[in-house]
Amino acid sequence: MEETTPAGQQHPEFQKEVDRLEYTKNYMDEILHESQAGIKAAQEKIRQSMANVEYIDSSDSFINILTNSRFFELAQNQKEGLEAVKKKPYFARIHFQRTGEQEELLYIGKISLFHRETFEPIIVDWRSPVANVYYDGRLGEITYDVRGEEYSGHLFAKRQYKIEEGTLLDIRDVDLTTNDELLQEALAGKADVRLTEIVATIQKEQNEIIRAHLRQPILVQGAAGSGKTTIALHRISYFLYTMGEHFNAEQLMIIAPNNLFIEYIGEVLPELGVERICQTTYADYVQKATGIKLKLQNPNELLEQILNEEASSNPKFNITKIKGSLLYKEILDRYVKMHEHQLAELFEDVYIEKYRIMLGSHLKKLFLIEFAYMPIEKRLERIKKVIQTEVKRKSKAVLTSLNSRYEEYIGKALDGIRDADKRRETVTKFIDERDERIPKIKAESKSVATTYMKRFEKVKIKSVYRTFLTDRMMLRELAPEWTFEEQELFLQAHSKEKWTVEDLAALFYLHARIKGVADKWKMRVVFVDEVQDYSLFQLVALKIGLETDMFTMVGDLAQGIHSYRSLTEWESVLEQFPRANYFTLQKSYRTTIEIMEVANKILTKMDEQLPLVEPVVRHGNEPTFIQSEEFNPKVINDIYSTLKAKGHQSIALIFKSSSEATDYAKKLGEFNVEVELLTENSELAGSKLLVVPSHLAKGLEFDAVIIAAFDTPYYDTVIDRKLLYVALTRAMHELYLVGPNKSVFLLE
Ligand SMILES: Nc1ncnc2c1ncn2[C@@H]1O[C@H](COP(=O)(O)OP(=O)(O)OP(=O)(O)O)[C@@H](O)[C@H]1O
Repeated sequence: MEETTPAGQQHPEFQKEVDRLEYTKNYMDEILHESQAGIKAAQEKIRQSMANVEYIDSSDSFINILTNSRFFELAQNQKEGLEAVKKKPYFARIHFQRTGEQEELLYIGKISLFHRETFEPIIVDWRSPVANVYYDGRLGEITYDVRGEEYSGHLFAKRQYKIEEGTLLDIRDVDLTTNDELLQEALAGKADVRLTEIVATIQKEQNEIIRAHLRQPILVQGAAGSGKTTIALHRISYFLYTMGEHFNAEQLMIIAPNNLFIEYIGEVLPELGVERICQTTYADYVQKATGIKLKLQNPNELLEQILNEEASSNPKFNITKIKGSLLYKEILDRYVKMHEHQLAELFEDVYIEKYRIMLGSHLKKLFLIEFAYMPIEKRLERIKKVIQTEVKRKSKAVLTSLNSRYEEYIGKALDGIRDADKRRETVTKFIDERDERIPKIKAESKSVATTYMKRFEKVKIKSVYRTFLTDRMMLRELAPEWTFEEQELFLQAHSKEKWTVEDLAALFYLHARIKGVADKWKMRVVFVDEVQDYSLFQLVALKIGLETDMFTMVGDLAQGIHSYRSLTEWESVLEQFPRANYFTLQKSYRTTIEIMEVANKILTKMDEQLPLVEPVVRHGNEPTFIQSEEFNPKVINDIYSTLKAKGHQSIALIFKSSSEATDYAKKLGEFNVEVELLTENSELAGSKLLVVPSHLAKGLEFDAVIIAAFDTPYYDTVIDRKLLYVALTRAMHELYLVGPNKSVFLLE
């Protein structure tokens, strides 16, 4: 239900809202002109009086970090950011009455701002608890949660604003945010190659995911274009807002499939007030955290290799797949245990001179049992400390007893030996002996722990793993599940030193179990996008190494183009993250109904039997098929020109394989079409025709997409269906298919 203002007629409260906007902007200016000290004092004053408005937002960070501090921070440091806020201070308002309180009009924006004298909330942050009412609640009686405590109230109205460049253009009163005009406009108007923030139009089911239990893992199966990436980014922002007290941004990590993708999402985070979070790929993270440098085989090469082979010709003993399995982890566990037991045999009694300070068996027990929860080398460090402490304690006793023993000897000699020469000689001998032994013992007690620990040499994880990959005898013992032939295949595959992404989980896992992850890399919260492209072991290795299960994982099995080595179902992930909440998102916000219909046809061909994607009601042109026997740059250029003439800005030409993309990008260039071939290290800028291999298109979106297939048609195989589906679902508004016939797109 939506109350729109009839064309040409102004909303009755339009002027009032214009005044309100002026008031807000003026107040912002006023604050900006205040001195630094004034700002600090105002901030403090507001902080102290937060009790008055606690029910609006009492999250820790809200009080301590965001009591205007974001605004002040902007005021002090980022003129540009502040200008952006001033241009659009808020996007919605709720007319709300908390039970037992006065009615209030709360304006919702991207930051919070309170009046420093009256404490009136001028703008309420979209992440605050009360703002949840805007996203979640219909009009009427509602409840909301502040730090586990439930508040109830009445929501009288929701109003949305269209503000551009600081000027109010339109007002709308709405009931549901679904299908509202603002959303339609947001979806229709976007013409950038990058992701944007969507705080004004977050939908109820998306809001639930953004705000789902922050201390628990979540897993989202979401259709292409359902907002998974966007939601993950907003959840990060919400997380830091709500939990900023307990977590630093540096301890949060978002894992993306490649650098292109990181660039793609890169600008949204600052817009959402998120800075300094670690944005990385799995490969980069593992290499940094372990300090191991690897020359990795490009995973896409392997994908292309597989594409060129018949998919069914995959050997039964698929090493790629095995390396991502939990069995592989188990085999590595045995290997670590073997290493651990070899070390344990080295524990002997600790001596200073001839005094036994500690029993080897005791140290062994510490190593194998008491400290078993720690990584091996950390245990050894602890044991060294234990020895040092014990030596300190015992060496004192040793020295005291030795001293008194010599005193006694000397005393006895003095008293008991009659012959003066002999007496002198004996006493001198004792004194010399004592003066020699005592400093020696002192010196030894200082170095004994270090000397003792030298037997435990520090290992290099890369070589430890390499040994595992190549040692025949050891493999026989460690992997009894594999047949003799399989073991041989495994060894053969590793005869040459070659590293692939599949080895990353193992390296990280061994590093975590043997050395432990250094604090700097010990991320406490992890966000994984395109999670279907990871193996179970990759996720579990991270979980164990980081000692946290606070993972937000979003993905889509229908887009699992790396399924030859990664996840093909979610059950196993949920088993490994038993505390996880599972969500699904079925609606696509990206694609028009007409394009989605085509994509859904491919979806139904998949084995996963995923439900059809429901596009948000938004119509566009029917996808156009253009018949062309072979590649003709003119045909492509004509389509490109038509699309440009329609005002589309980001236009992609997608080919199945990299080699096709490379060849035809060159040919288009020769034909004077302004093209850019996207690679992992491309920068997403400019307005050229982007030529994209299908696997790299994943996660990205474009106004219009041309899918062309000549030499490498899409076959009805697991991988091809997924690659085609990915390509189809990249288009926001228009889609062209160019090829000799429709069957190369599996459409006949
Ligand atoms: N509530 C919303 N309001 C406005 N735009 C939205 C909303 N939700 C999603 N979008 C837009 O829909 C598009 C798809 O979002 P996003 O890329 O996050 O989806 P995705 O699920 O990660 O897609 P894929 O799996 O295909 O990569 C983006 O342009 C995003 O801005």
